[in-house]
Amino acid sequence: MAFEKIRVPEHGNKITMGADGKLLVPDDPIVTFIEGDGIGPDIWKATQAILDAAVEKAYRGSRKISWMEVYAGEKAWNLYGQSDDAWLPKESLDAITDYLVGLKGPLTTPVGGGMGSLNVAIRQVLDLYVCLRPVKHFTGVPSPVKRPEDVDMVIFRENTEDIYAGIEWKEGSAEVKKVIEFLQNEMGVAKIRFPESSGIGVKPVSREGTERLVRAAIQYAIDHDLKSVTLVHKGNIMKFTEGAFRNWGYDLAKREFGAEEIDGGPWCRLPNGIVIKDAIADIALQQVLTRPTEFDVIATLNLNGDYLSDALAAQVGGIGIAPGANINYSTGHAVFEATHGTAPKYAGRNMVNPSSMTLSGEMMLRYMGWSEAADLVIRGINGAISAKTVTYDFHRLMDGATRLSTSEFSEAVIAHMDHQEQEADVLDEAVDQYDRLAEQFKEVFESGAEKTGEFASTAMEKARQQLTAAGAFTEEQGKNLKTFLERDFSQIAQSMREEAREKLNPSRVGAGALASLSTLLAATGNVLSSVAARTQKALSCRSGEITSAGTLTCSSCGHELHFKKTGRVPPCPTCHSTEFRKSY
Ligand SMILES: NC(=O)C1=CN([C@@H]2O[C@H](COP(=O)(O)OP(=O)(O)OC[C@H]3O[C@@H](n4cnc5c(N)ncnc54)[C@H](OP(=O)(O)O)[C@@H]3O)[C@@H](O)[C@H]2O)C=CC1
Ligand SMILES: O=C(O)CCC(=O)C(=O)O
Ligand SMILES: [Mg+2]
Repeated sequence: MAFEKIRVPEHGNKITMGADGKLLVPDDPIVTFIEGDGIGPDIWKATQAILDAAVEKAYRGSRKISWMEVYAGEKAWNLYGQSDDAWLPKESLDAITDYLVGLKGPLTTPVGGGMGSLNVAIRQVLDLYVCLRPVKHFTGVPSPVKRPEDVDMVIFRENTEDIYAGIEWKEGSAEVKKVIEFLQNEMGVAKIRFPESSGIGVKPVSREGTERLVRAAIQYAIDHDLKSVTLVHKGNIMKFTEGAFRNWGYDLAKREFGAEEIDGGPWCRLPNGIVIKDAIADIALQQVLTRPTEFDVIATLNLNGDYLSDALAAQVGGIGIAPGANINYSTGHAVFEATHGTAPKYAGRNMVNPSSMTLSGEMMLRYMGWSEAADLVIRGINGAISAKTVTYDFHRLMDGATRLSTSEFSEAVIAHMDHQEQEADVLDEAVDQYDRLAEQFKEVFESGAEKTGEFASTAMEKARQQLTAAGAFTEEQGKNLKTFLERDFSQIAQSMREEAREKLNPSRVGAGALASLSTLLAATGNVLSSVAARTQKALSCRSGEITSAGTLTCSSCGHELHFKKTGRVPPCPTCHSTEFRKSY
C-alpha cells in the first residue's frame, strides 16, 4: 500500500490474523503509533524508550518493533493541508487497518461544538467494539482510599454505540426542528419540555453490539478464572437501551455459556461457578468504591464505561497510570491508548506521568504474545514507584518521594528493569542455599534411625545449624530458608496424601529440592504428616519467597507460574498480586 505522508519502515513485517483467529506476530512487527496532541509527544517519547528497552532486554535483538508513525489530530492537520479532512486522514485509517496493531496518544476534542471526537471515530471506523480498561493498584502508589489493593477490576466498555456515538443535532438547526417535528407529530412524543430550544441526541444500543461485548467479558472472566461479571446499566430509566443491554447480557450468558438462574434470577451462574449479575449505574459507582472486592469484570455501555473507568482510576492513583485498549477480537484490530486526555496545560513541559500510555503499551506487548517484555515493563514501573522516584502527580501525594520529569521517569523505569536483573543474580544464591538445605535435611533425616514427624523437625533444624556453622548462610538467612523449606515440605506431605502421589513420584521429579523432599516422603509414607499439620498456616507462597519446583496459581487472577526448579516467587506478571497457591 502506497502512502502520501506515512513512511513505512525499511525493515519489518506486518502483523496478520491467522485463519484460526490467532494473531501472527513476526519477530520484527511494524506497529503503528499516533503521537497525540497536548502531552502526547511527551508521553510517547517516554513510552517508546521504555517499550524498546524492554523488548531489547527480553529478547537480546532477536525481536524488535519497527514503529510506523501515523498522523491524526493537530500534527495531521498541519501536515495534510489544514482542511477538515486533515484531522484524521484516510491514509491514517488505512494504515491502522492494514497493520492491525497500534498505540495512540490522546487527541483533542472541542467541547460544545466543532468536530466530533477523533478518538471515537478511530474506534468506530475500525469497529473496535471492546474498550478494555483494567484497574489495578501498584504497591506504593498513593491513593485516596484505605485499601487500594482491593481494587482489581477489568472494565469491558462497549465502544461503538450509545449516546457516545455522536448522533445529535444542534439546538435551532433545521435538522433538529425536523427531528422534533417527527417525534411530536409521528411518534406522539409529548415529553420534550422546551422544543424550541432543545438539542437532540440519539442513543442506539443494539442486541449485536451488546452480545459481542458481553461475550468478550464473560470469556475474559473464564480465561482468567475470575468470580463474577457485573452488567452495569441504567435500565430502570432507559428501558429499551440500557435495560435491553442487561436483558440481552443475561440471555447471552444462558444461551452461549450455559448460565442458570440463581434463586429465580435475574442473577445467574455459569457451570464453572462464575456469577453473572447486574447493578444499576448510580449504585454501582458507589459500590465499586465501598465494596470493590465484589467486582471482577464489569461489562457496561459506552458512556457508563467512560465515567466508571476514570472514577475507578482515581482509587489506584489516577488517570496518569490507567491503561486501556480498543479491540475487535474477530478481526484482531487493536489500538492501545492512554485513558486520559491531552492535559493541555502540561503540554511540552516534560512533567506528566507517562505510565498510562506505557501500560497501554504493556497490554499491547501481551496482546502480541511478548509477555517477557511486558513483564519487564511491569518490573520497571514497580521498581521506580517502590524507589519513590515518581512524576509530579504521585509526588504531591507521597511522603519522601523524589520528583522526576517524564523523561527521567522513563529512565528510572528502564534502570529498574536492570536493577532487578542484578538482584536476580543475588537471589540465585539464595535459591542455591535453599537447595543445599533441602539436600542436607534429606541426608540428616536418612542417617537417623527414627522416621517420625518429630525427627523430621529435628533433622531440619540440625541441617540448618550445620550449614550455618559451615558458613553456607547467615543465621537469619538460615531461619528464613528453613521456614520456606518447612512450608514446601508440608505442602508436599499434603499432596502425597491427596491426588498428587503420581506426579510427585521421585522417579519423575528430576533433581533439586523437590526430588529430595519427595524421595523422603515416598520412603516414609505418611508418618511425616505431623510436620504438615504444624505448618498448615503457611500454605500459600508470597512474592519474594523461595520455593521448590511446582505450579503457583495467583490467588487474585488465577495466572499460573510453572517452576521447573527451585526459584524466587515473583509478583504475578498479569495482575501484580503477591500471593499464590502452590500445587504440584
Ligand atoms: N482518548 C483520548 O484521546 C481522550 C481525549 N480527551 C480529550 O483531552 C482533552 C482534555 O481533556 P480533560 O478533560 O482536560 O482531561 P485530561 O485527561 O486531559 O486531563 C485532566 C487532568 O488529569 C490529570 N492528568 C491527565 N493526564 C495525566 C498524566 N499523564 N499524568 C498525570 N496527570 C494527568 C491532570 O490532573 P491535574 O491537573 O490534577 O494534575 C489533568 O489536568 C479534551 O479535548 C478531551 O476531549 C479526554 C479523554 C480521553
Ligand atoms: O474522545 C474524547 O475526546 C474523549 C474520550 C474519552 O474520554 C474516553 O474515551 O475515555
Ligand atoms: Mg474518558
